[in-house]
Amino acid sequence: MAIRADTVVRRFGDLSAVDGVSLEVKAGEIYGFLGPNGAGKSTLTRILCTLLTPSSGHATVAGYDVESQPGEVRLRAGVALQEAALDDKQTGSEMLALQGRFYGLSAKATKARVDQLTELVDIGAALDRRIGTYSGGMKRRLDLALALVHDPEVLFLDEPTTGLDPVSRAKVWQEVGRLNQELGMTVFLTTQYLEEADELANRVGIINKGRLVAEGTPAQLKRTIGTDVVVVSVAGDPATAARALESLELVERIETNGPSLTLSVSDGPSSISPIAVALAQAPDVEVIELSLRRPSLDDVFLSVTGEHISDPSAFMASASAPQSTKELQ
Ligand SMILES: Nc1ncnc2c1ncn2[C@@H]1O[C@H](COP(=O)(O)OP(=O)(O)OP(=O)(O)O)[C@@H](O)[C@H]1O
Repeated sequence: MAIRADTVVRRFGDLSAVDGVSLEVKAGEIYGFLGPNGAGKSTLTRILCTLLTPSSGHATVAGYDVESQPGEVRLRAGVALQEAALDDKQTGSEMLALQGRFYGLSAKATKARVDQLTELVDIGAALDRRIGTYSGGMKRRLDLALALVHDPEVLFLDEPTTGLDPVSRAKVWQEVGRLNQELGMTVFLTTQYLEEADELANRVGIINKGRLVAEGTPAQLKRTIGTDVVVVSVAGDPATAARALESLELVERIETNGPSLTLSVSDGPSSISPIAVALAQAPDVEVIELSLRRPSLDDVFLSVTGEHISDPSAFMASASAPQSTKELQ
Protein backbone atom coordinates (compact mmCIF):
# COMPACT_ATOMS: atom_id res chain seq x y z
CA MET A 1 0.00 0.00 0.00
CA ALA A 2 1.51 3.36 -1.02
CA ILE A 3 -0.46 5.41 1.50
CA ARG A 4 -2.38 4.31 4.56
CA ALA A 5 -4.13 6.69 6.97
CA ASP A 6 -5.75 5.19 10.04
CA THR A 7 -8.22 7.42 11.94
CA VAL A 8 -6.02 10.48 11.52
CA VAL A 9 -7.08 13.52 13.56
CA ARG A 10 -5.46 16.95 13.50
CA ARG A 11 -6.76 19.63 15.83
CA PHE A 12 -6.00 23.35 15.80
CA GLY A 13 -7.37 24.56 19.14
CA ASP A 14 -11.05 23.56 19.18
CA LEU A 15 -11.17 22.91 15.45
CA SER A 16 -10.68 19.38 14.13
CA ALA A 17 -9.31 20.25 10.68
CA VAL A 18 -8.94 16.50 9.98
CA ASP A 19 -11.43 14.50 11.97
CA GLY A 20 -10.72 10.76 11.90
CA VAL A 21 -9.81 10.12 8.27
CA SER A 22 -8.94 6.56 7.23
CA LEU A 23 -7.98 5.79 3.66
CA GLU A 24 -5.71 3.56 1.59
CA VAL A 25 -4.06 4.30 -1.73
CA LYS A 26 -2.58 1.42 -3.73
CA ALA A 27 0.78 1.69 -5.50
CA GLY A 28 0.28 3.07 -9.00
CA GLU A 29 -3.07 4.70 -8.24
CA ILE A 30 -4.07 8.34 -8.72
CA TYR A 31 -6.17 9.23 -5.70
CA GLY A 32 -8.16 12.47 -5.90
CA PHE A 33 -8.88 14.10 -2.56
CA LEU A 34 -11.80 16.37 -3.35
CA GLY A 35 -13.38 18.98 -1.12
CA PRO A 36 -14.24 22.67 -0.79
CA ASN A 37 -12.02 25.36 0.73
CA GLY A 38 -11.17 24.64 4.34
CA ALA A 39 -12.29 20.98 4.19
CA GLY A 40 -8.96 19.69 5.53
CA LYS A 41 -7.22 18.61 2.32
CA SER A 42 -3.96 20.52 2.87
CA THR A 43 -3.82 19.51 6.52
CA LEU A 44 -3.98 15.77 5.72
CA THR A 45 -1.49 16.24 2.86
CA ARG A 46 0.94 17.96 5.23
CA ILE A 47 0.59 15.13 7.73
CA LEU A 48 1.30 12.54 5.03
CA CYS A 49 4.35 14.56 3.88
CA THR A 50 5.68 14.73 7.48
CA LEU A 51 5.31 18.53 7.63
CA LEU A 52 2.71 18.34 10.39
CA THR A 53 2.14 15.73 13.09
CA PRO A 54 -1.28 14.18 13.66
CA SER A 55 -3.04 14.86 17.00
CA SER A 56 -4.01 11.16 16.96
CA GLY A 57 -4.12 8.25 14.56
CA HIS A 58 -1.39 6.81 12.34
CA ALA A 59 -0.28 7.10 8.75
CA THR A 60 2.29 5.40 6.55
CA VAL A 61 3.70 6.41 3.17
CA ALA A 62 5.59 3.83 1.09
CA GLY A 63 5.37 1.57 4.14
CA TYR A 64 7.04 4.00 6.59
CA ASP A 65 5.40 5.70 9.53
CA VAL A 66 5.11 9.46 9.04
CA GLU A 67 5.79 10.22 12.71
CA SER A 68 8.46 7.73 13.69
CA GLN A 69 10.24 7.39 10.29
CA PRO A 70 9.90 10.83 8.65
CA GLY A 71 13.33 10.65 6.94
CA GLU A 72 12.37 7.41 5.16
CA VAL A 73 9.07 8.96 4.07
CA ARG A 74 10.75 12.12 2.73
CA LEU A 75 13.16 10.07 0.60
CA ARG A 76 10.22 8.36 -1.08
CA ALA A 77 7.73 11.22 -1.31
CA GLY A 78 7.71 14.15 -3.74
CA VAL A 79 5.73 17.18 -2.67
CA ALA A 80 4.35 20.14 -4.60
CA LEU A 81 2.33 22.27 -2.21
CA GLN A 82 0.05 25.20 -3.01
CA GLU A 83 2.57 27.89 -2.14
CA ALA A 84 5.63 26.89 -4.13
CA ALA A 85 8.83 28.04 -2.43
CA LEU A 86 10.52 29.29 -5.59
CA ASP A 87 13.25 31.90 -5.58
CA ASP A 88 12.50 34.45 -8.31
CA LYS A 89 16.15 35.45 -8.60
CA GLN A 90 17.40 31.96 -9.46
CA THR A 91 17.03 30.17 -12.76
CA GLY A 92 15.05 26.94 -13.05
CA SER A 93 18.29 24.98 -13.66
CA GLU A 94 19.90 26.40 -10.52
CA MET A 95 16.94 25.40 -8.37
CA LEU A 96 16.86 21.90 -9.82
CA ALA A 97 20.61 21.47 -9.23
CA LEU A 98 20.20 22.67 -5.63
CA GLN A 99 17.36 20.21 -5.07
CA GLY A 100 19.53 17.38 -6.47
CA ARG A 101 22.33 18.25 -4.03
CA PHE A 102 19.80 18.45 -1.20
CA TYR A 103 18.87 14.83 -1.88
CA GLY A 104 22.54 13.84 -2.11
CA LEU A 105 22.65 13.21 -5.87
CA SER A 106 26.00 13.71 -7.64
CA ALA A 107 26.25 16.58 -10.15
CA LYS A 108 26.25 14.00 -12.98
CA ALA A 109 23.19 12.15 -11.65
CA THR A 110 21.35 15.45 -11.12
CA LYS A 111 22.10 16.55 -14.68
CA ALA A 112 20.84 13.26 -16.12
CA ARG A 113 17.70 13.50 -14.02
CA VAL A 114 17.08 17.14 -14.95
CA ASP A 115 17.40 16.30 -18.67
CA GLN A 116 14.80 13.58 -18.23
CA LEU A 117 12.48 15.80 -16.20
CA THR A 118 12.58 18.86 -18.41
CA GLU A 119 11.20 16.75 -21.21
CA LEU A 120 8.61 15.21 -18.94
CA VAL A 121 7.30 18.50 -17.57
CA ASP A 122 7.85 20.48 -20.78
CA ILE A 123 9.87 23.35 -19.38
CA GLY A 124 13.20 22.97 -21.25
CA ALA A 125 13.42 26.30 -23.05
CA ALA A 126 12.77 28.36 -19.92
CA LEU A 127 15.24 26.62 -17.61
CA ASP A 128 18.04 29.13 -17.98
CA ARG A 129 15.80 32.13 -17.35
CA ARG A 130 15.16 33.62 -13.93
CA ILE A 131 12.07 32.21 -12.26
CA GLY A 132 10.72 35.77 -11.82
CA THR A 133 10.00 35.80 -15.57
CA TYR A 134 7.92 32.58 -15.52
CA SER A 135 4.13 32.49 -15.95
CA GLY A 136 1.99 30.80 -13.27
CA GLY A 137 1.76 27.62 -15.34
CA MET A 138 5.55 27.45 -15.79
CA LYS A 139 6.12 27.93 -12.06
CA ARG A 140 3.79 25.03 -11.35
CA ARG A 141 5.63 22.85 -13.82
CA LEU A 142 9.01 23.77 -12.33
CA ASP A 143 7.65 23.01 -8.88
CA LEU A 144 6.49 19.63 -10.18
CA ALA A 145 9.97 18.98 -11.62
CA LEU A 146 11.52 19.90 -8.24
CA ALA A 147 9.24 17.40 -6.51
CA LEU A 148 10.45 14.71 -8.91
CA VAL A 149 14.25 15.18 -8.77
CA HIS A 150 14.81 12.32 -6.31
CA ASP A 151 12.51 9.96 -8.25
CA PRO A 152 9.87 9.55 -5.52
CA GLU A 153 7.52 6.59 -5.26
CA VAL A 154 4.60 8.74 -4.17
CA LEU A 155 3.84 12.22 -5.45
CA PHE A 156 1.71 14.63 -3.39
CA LEU A 157 0.14 17.49 -5.30
CA ASP A 158 -1.84 20.02 -3.29
CA GLU A 159 -4.31 21.78 -5.62
CA PRO A 160 -1.89 21.71 -8.56
CA THR A 161 -4.08 23.76 -10.88
CA THR A 162 -5.79 26.30 -8.60
CA GLY A 163 -5.54 29.72 -10.24
CA LEU A 164 -4.31 28.38 -13.60
CA ASP A 165 -6.00 29.16 -16.90
CA PRO A 166 -7.68 26.23 -18.71
CA VAL A 167 -4.76 25.64 -21.10
CA SER A 168 -2.16 25.44 -18.31
CA ARG A 169 -4.56 23.28 -16.32
CA ALA A 170 -4.90 20.80 -19.19
CA LYS A 171 -1.10 20.68 -19.47
CA VAL A 172 -0.68 19.84 -15.79
CA TRP A 173 -3.34 17.11 -16.14
CA GLN A 174 -1.46 15.66 -19.09
CA GLU A 175 1.81 15.61 -17.15
CA VAL A 176 0.32 14.02 -14.07
CA GLY A 177 -1.31 11.35 -16.24
CA ARG A 178 2.01 10.69 -17.97
CA LEU A 179 3.95 10.40 -14.70
CA ASN A 180 1.45 7.88 -13.51
CA GLN A 181 1.24 5.85 -16.71
CA GLU A 182 4.88 5.94 -17.83
CA LEU A 183 6.60 5.75 -14.44
CA GLY A 184 3.87 4.00 -12.46
CA MET A 185 4.06 6.76 -9.87
CA THR A 186 1.41 6.86 -7.15
CA VAL A 187 -0.23 10.28 -7.04
CA PHE A 188 -2.19 11.81 -4.15
CA LEU A 189 -3.83 14.91 -5.50
CA THR A 190 -6.01 17.38 -3.63
CA THR A 191 -8.45 19.47 -5.59
CA GLN A 192 -11.56 21.57 -5.29
CA TYR A 193 -12.27 21.10 -9.00
CA LEU A 194 -14.77 18.38 -9.78
CA GLU A 195 -13.59 17.98 -13.37
CA GLU A 196 -10.04 17.53 -12.19
CA ALA A 197 -10.97 14.63 -9.91
CA ASP A 198 -13.20 13.19 -12.61
CA GLU A 199 -10.56 13.45 -15.33
CA LEU A 200 -7.47 12.32 -13.46
CA ALA A 201 -8.30 10.17 -10.48
CA ASN A 202 -8.75 6.39 -10.49
CA ARG A 203 -10.42 6.79 -7.12
CA VAL A 204 -11.85 9.82 -5.36
CA GLY A 205 -12.29 10.53 -1.65
CA ILE A 206 -14.67 13.37 -0.86
CA ILE A 207 -13.78 15.33 2.27
CA ASN A 208 -16.01 17.82 4.04
CA LYS A 209 -15.35 19.49 7.39
CA GLY A 210 -12.46 17.15 8.13
CA ARG A 211 -14.39 13.93 7.43
CA LEU A 212 -14.25 11.55 4.51
CA VAL A 213 -17.90 11.47 3.41
CA ALA A 214 -17.71 9.32 0.26
CA GLU A 215 -15.15 7.27 -1.62
CA GLY A 216 -15.02 5.30 -4.86
CA THR A 217 -14.21 5.54 -8.54
CA PRO A 218 -15.83 8.58 -10.18
CA ALA A 219 -18.22 6.23 -12.01
CA GLN A 220 -19.18 4.37 -8.80
CA LEU A 221 -19.82 7.62 -6.96
CA LYS A 222 -21.99 8.97 -9.75
CA ARG A 223 -23.94 5.74 -9.95
CA THR A 224 -25.05 6.27 -6.34
CA ILE A 225 -27.00 9.30 -7.59
CA GLY A 226 -29.10 7.45 -10.16
CA THR A 227 -29.02 7.47 -13.92
CA ASP A 228 -30.04 11.07 -14.60
CA VAL A 229 -30.39 14.37 -12.81
CA VAL A 230 -33.14 16.93 -13.37
CA VAL A 231 -32.44 20.42 -12.07
CA VAL A 232 -35.38 22.72 -11.43
CA SER A 233 -35.24 26.38 -10.40
CA VAL A 234 -38.43 27.86 -9.01
CA ALA A 235 -39.82 31.21 -7.96
CA GLY A 236 -42.06 30.81 -4.90
CA ASP A 237 -41.60 28.31 -2.10
CA PRO A 238 -39.13 25.53 -3.01
CA ALA A 239 -40.55 23.38 -0.20
CA THR A 240 -43.98 23.44 -1.91
CA ALA A 241 -42.31 22.41 -5.16
CA ALA A 242 -40.44 19.60 -3.37
CA ARG A 243 -43.70 18.32 -1.82
CA ALA A 244 -45.37 18.28 -5.24
CA LEU A 245 -42.50 16.22 -6.64
CA GLU A 246 -42.14 13.80 -3.72
CA SER A 247 -45.32 12.01 -4.75
CA LEU A 248 -43.90 11.09 -8.16
CA GLU A 249 -42.67 7.51 -8.19
CA LEU A 250 -39.99 8.21 -10.80
CA VAL A 251 -38.25 10.72 -8.52
CA GLU A 252 -35.73 8.81 -6.38
CA ARG A 253 -34.31 11.68 -4.36
CA ILE A 254 -34.68 15.44 -4.01
CA GLU A 255 -32.01 17.85 -2.74
CA THR A 256 -33.16 21.43 -2.19
CA ASN A 257 -30.55 24.17 -2.27
CA GLY A 258 -32.02 27.69 -2.22
CA PRO A 259 -34.45 28.07 -5.14
CA SER A 260 -32.90 25.10 -6.89
CA LEU A 261 -34.06 21.47 -6.63
CA THR A 262 -31.86 18.63 -7.81
CA LEU A 263 -33.82 15.46 -8.57
CA SER A 264 -32.31 12.00 -9.07
CA VAL A 265 -34.36 10.02 -11.58
CA SER A 266 -33.87 6.66 -13.21
CA ASP A 267 -35.01 7.67 -16.69
CA GLY A 268 -34.47 11.35 -17.44
CA PRO A 269 -36.23 11.86 -20.78
CA SER A 270 -39.48 10.23 -19.66
CA SER A 271 -39.44 12.06 -16.31
CA ILE A 272 -39.48 15.58 -17.71
CA SER A 273 -43.16 15.88 -18.56
CA PRO A 274 -44.57 14.34 -15.30
CA ILE A 275 -42.22 16.66 -13.36
CA ALA A 276 -43.38 19.70 -15.36
CA VAL A 277 -47.04 18.75 -14.84
CA ALA A 278 -46.59 18.24 -11.07
CA LEU A 279 -44.89 21.63 -10.75
CA ALA A 280 -47.55 23.37 -12.86
CA GLN A 281 -50.18 22.03 -10.42
CA ALA A 282 -48.28 23.13 -7.30
CA PRO A 283 -49.79 26.31 -5.78
CA ASP A 284 -47.68 29.51 -6.01
CA VAL A 285 -44.75 27.82 -7.73
CA GLU A 286 -43.37 29.17 -10.97
CA VAL A 287 -40.74 27.19 -12.88
CA ILE A 288 -37.83 29.37 -13.97
CA GLU A 289 -35.63 26.64 -15.36
CA LEU A 290 -35.83 22.90 -15.90
CA SER A 291 -32.93 20.92 -17.30
CA LEU A 292 -31.76 17.33 -17.65
CA ARG A 293 -28.15 16.14 -17.33
CA ARG A 294 -25.93 13.23 -16.30
CA PRO A 295 -24.86 13.06 -12.63
CA SER A 296 -21.63 14.89 -11.69
CA LEU A 297 -19.36 14.58 -8.66
CA ASP A 298 -21.02 17.78 -7.42
CA ASP A 299 -24.32 15.87 -7.24
CA VAL A 300 -22.53 13.26 -5.12
CA PHE A 301 -21.17 16.01 -2.86
CA LEU A 302 -24.63 17.59 -2.62
CA SER A 303 -26.24 14.28 -1.71
CA VAL A 304 -23.74 13.55 1.10
CA THR A 305 -23.38 17.07 2.52
CA GLY A 306 -26.52 18.96 1.46
CA GLU A 307 -24.36 21.67 -0.16
CA HIS A 308 -22.78 22.28 -3.53
CA ILE A 309 -19.01 21.96 -3.60
CA SER A 310 -18.78 24.90 -5.98
CA ASP A 311 -20.71 27.39 -3.86
CA PRO A 312 -20.03 31.08 -4.62
CA SER A 313 -17.96 31.60 -1.46
CA ALA A 314 -15.53 28.92 -2.66
CA PHE A 315 -15.08 30.82 -5.90
CA MET A 316 -14.64 34.10 -4.04
CA ALA A 317 -12.00 32.53 -1.85
CA SER A 318 -10.11 31.06 -4.79
CA ALA A 319 -10.37 34.34 -6.72
CA SER A 320 -8.65 36.18 -3.88
CA ALA A 321 -6.00 33.50 -3.37
CA PRO A 322 -2.39 34.50 -4.04
CA GLN A 323 -2.31 33.03 -7.54
CA SER A 324 -4.19 35.86 -9.16
CA THR A 325 -3.81 38.14 -12.16
CA LYS A 326 -0.04 38.00 -12.55
CA GLU A 327 0.11 34.23 -12.50
CA LEU A 328 -2.93 33.70 -14.63
CA GLN A 329 -1.01 34.33 -17.86
N1 LIG B 1 -2.03 26.21 11.20
C1 LIG B 1 -3.34 26.34 11.39
N2 LIG B 1 -3.85 26.92 12.49
C2 LIG B 1 -5.18 27.03 12.68
N3 LIG B 1 -6.11 26.58 11.83
C3 LIG B 1 -5.68 25.99 10.70
C4 LIG B 1 -4.28 25.83 10.42
N4 LIG B 1 -4.15 25.19 9.21
C5 LIG B 1 -5.41 24.97 8.79
N5 LIG B 1 -6.33 25.45 9.66
C6 LIG B 1 -7.79 25.35 9.53
O1 LIG B 1 -8.11 24.00 9.31
C7 LIG B 1 -9.19 23.88 8.37
C8 LIG B 1 -8.76 23.02 7.21
O2 LIG B 1 -7.77 23.71 6.45
P1 LIG B 1 -7.05 23.09 5.18
O3 LIG B 1 -6.07 24.11 4.70
O4 LIG B 1 -6.56 21.74 5.49
O5 LIG B 1 -8.26 22.99 4.16
P2 LIG B 1 -8.23 22.72 2.61
O6 LIG B 1 -9.28 21.72 2.33
O7 LIG B 1 -6.86 22.41 2.16
O8 LIG B 1 -8.68 24.10 2.02
P3 LIG B 1 -8.02 25.02 0.89
O9 LIG B 1 -8.61 24.55 -0.39
O10 LIG B 1 -8.51 26.39 1.26
O11 LIG B 1 -6.54 24.87 0.99
C9 LIG B 1 -9.55 25.30 7.97
O12 LIG B 1 -10.65 25.71 8.74
C10 LIG B 1 -8.31 26.10 8.31
O13 LIG B 1 -8.65 27.43 8.63
